[in-house]
Amino acid sequence: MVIFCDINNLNVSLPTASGVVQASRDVSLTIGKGEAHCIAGESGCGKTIVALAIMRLLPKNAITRGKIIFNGTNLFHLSEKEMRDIRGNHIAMVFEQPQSCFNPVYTVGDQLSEAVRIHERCSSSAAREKAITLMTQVNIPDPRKRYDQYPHEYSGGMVQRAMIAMAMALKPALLIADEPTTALDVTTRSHVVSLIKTFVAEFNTALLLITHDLGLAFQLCENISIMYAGRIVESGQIEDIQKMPQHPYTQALMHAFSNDASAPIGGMAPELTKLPTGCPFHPRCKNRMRICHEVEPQVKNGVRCHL
Ligand SMILES: Nc1ncnc2c1ncn2[C@@H]1O[C@H](COP(=O)(O)OP(=O)(O)OP(=O)(O)O)[C@@H](O)[C@H]1O
Ligand code: NI
Repeated sequence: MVIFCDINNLNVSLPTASGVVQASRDVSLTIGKGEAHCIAGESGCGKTIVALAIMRLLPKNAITRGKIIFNGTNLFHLSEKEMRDIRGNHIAMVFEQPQSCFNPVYTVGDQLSEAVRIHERCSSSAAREKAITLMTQVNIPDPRKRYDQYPHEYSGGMVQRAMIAMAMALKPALLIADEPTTALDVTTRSHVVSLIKTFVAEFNTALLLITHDLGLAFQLCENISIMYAGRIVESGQIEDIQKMPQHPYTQALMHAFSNDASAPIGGMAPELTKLPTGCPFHPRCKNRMRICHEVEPQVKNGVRCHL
């Protein structure tokens, strides 16, 4: 496997009025060329923060440590101008809050055509047709009419699909998809899933999928990192982890998933400003031992657990 995105001991802290949020703690993961990797975990565990760190779009006051090596370059060392080139040509992101991705003063169609023209030499009318084809591919109804509309005239689900069309126009080496299907109804969801699948296969695009929907992860990814309270607690091939989850948190997630989310994990995830001592999962862990209260476990064979 050729590794081309290597996140190495990423730490992100966000100072807030109620204390420092330790949103990402020693997060390490590698993504190979054309590989699909999922980051999964409950709300607030730090998934989006990792994605924003890769894009260098973290809040201005964020304090980061660690490295993100993309194609041999540490992204943290690039200038803002170089980073814009990365974002325009190499890494595309489908955002959890899609409205922020489009400029409100231009029509969605014009923004898509612009993206097409950055990557292909073509006339504006040819770019328009390509943009309309992309809009059709992502199931935007009446694309010719929608082409001339502004982002605020789109529904949330439609903006989400337009953003996927935008990512497709960029033909990135890495696509980061942060909850790409949450705003979609069931039919559109399965359409978008197969679209992402075809797209990453066609262009050998690597995928970093961020989701709490394990079903989506199973459909799209080969590898997975399970996050809890800012840390990766288990990682490996998705097939292995699905068959035999090792970390009690992964086990609980899998259990909740296989019971159609009707069996939520007991207890609450900790505040990232007030992490418990020892293993951050210990207050919710059925198998906790004395050491779990006291010492934070190291990673052993891909699992961060004392058991
Ligand atoms: N701009 C910010 N300032 C301060 N804290 C923040 C900021 N953005 C996120 N956080 C905090 O960082 C932590 C991680 O947030 P993040 O958005 O990465 O979670 P997530 O795993 O993506 O959750 P979700 O599944 O709900 O999207 C949370 O505790 C969140 O409250
Ligand atoms: Ni998120």
